[in-house]
Amino acid sequence: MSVAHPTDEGPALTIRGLRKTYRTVRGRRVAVHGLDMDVPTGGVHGFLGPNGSGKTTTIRMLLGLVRPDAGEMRIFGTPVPRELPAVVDRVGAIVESPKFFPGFTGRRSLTLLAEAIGTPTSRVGEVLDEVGLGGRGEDTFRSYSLGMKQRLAIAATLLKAPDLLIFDEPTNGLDPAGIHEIRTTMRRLADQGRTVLVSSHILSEVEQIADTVSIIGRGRVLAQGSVAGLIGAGGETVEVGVRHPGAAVRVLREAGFAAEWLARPRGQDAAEALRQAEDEEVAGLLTVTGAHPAEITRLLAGQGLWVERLVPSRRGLEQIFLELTEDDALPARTSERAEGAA
Ligand SMILES: Nc1ncnc2c1ncn2[C@@H]1O[C@H](COP(=O)(O)OP(=O)(O)OP(=O)(O)O)[C@@H](O)[C@H]1O
Repeated sequence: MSVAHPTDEGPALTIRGLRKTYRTVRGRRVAVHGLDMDVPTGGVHGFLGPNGSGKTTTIRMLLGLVRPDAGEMRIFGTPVPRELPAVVDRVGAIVESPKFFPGFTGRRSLTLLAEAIGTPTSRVGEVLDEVGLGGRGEDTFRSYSLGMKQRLAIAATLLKAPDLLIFDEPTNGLDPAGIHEIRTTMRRLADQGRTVLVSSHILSEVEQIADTVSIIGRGRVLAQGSVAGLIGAGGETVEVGVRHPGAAVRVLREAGFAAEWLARPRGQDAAEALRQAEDEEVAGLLTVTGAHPAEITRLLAGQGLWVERLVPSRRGLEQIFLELTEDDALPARTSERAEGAA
């Protein structure tokens, strides 16, 4: 069983000014464009960005598989790739689909691997248990579901008892059950004291298990911080159904809240519609930002305006991500544009 490391040893990962330009037949393509990133020790850190935003290139540079053009990277304070051998045993990574012999059992595959890397084979049973494959170790790899195959790959990375796990899009190609298995496994590994860095373009997936995230676009970090902090920053939005939308909007705005009437008559100016609707009784739907549902009910009821419907809706990571990466719909072209702007 791997030992949980204390969380007071500084960040697991620091990256400063990281750059990588690929040369292609069509010219130069900036993949990573002066990236700064910090990953705290302990917990799950989501590394999020649209396809082509530079996540895989960054991970490959961290692991010494691609040479950066410029920048500094440290894993647990050790500069990499220069001193990667000093820290490599503390890092486990999956950057491609797992490859095992189809006819070998999970246990046999891991035993061979443990012997090859000089790890006691007694670890094999432990790591199978850690990824929830304890009962399936004697089954062949070919009989595993995709989620189980991916969990066996995670088990392989755990043989060295690493403190930092790096997974590049680990749920790609999995069905909802497989995604759930990997998510649960990653959360459990982090709860045992490890740091898990997981890249993804599926926000809802990461939002549920990540403690902190870095959102990247065009090879740069656009937002970074705790999931709760990023989501909370926009304020809560509440949908409110009322009979007098004009009067309700006025009351809420006078109390200092951002209130909008969603369903005004087509083609009508917003202010004009509200003026007309002030005394009218029509069913209306408002969105109100920054007010607690109880406060909205109290304010409106105080003016004789009865709330018929009240639905709090959270601004999720997906919304934040879309707002931040709106310009990244065409990754290749934006990368080239980013280079031109450099
Ligand atoms: N070996 C390569 N040669 C040329 N260009 C590359 C190479 N690898 C990546 N790129 C380009 O660099 C940019 C960043 O790619 P990268 O794979 O790092 O992004 P990503 O965020 O991991 O995307 P995805 O989610 O699609 O894997 C893209 O424009 C991509 O086409």
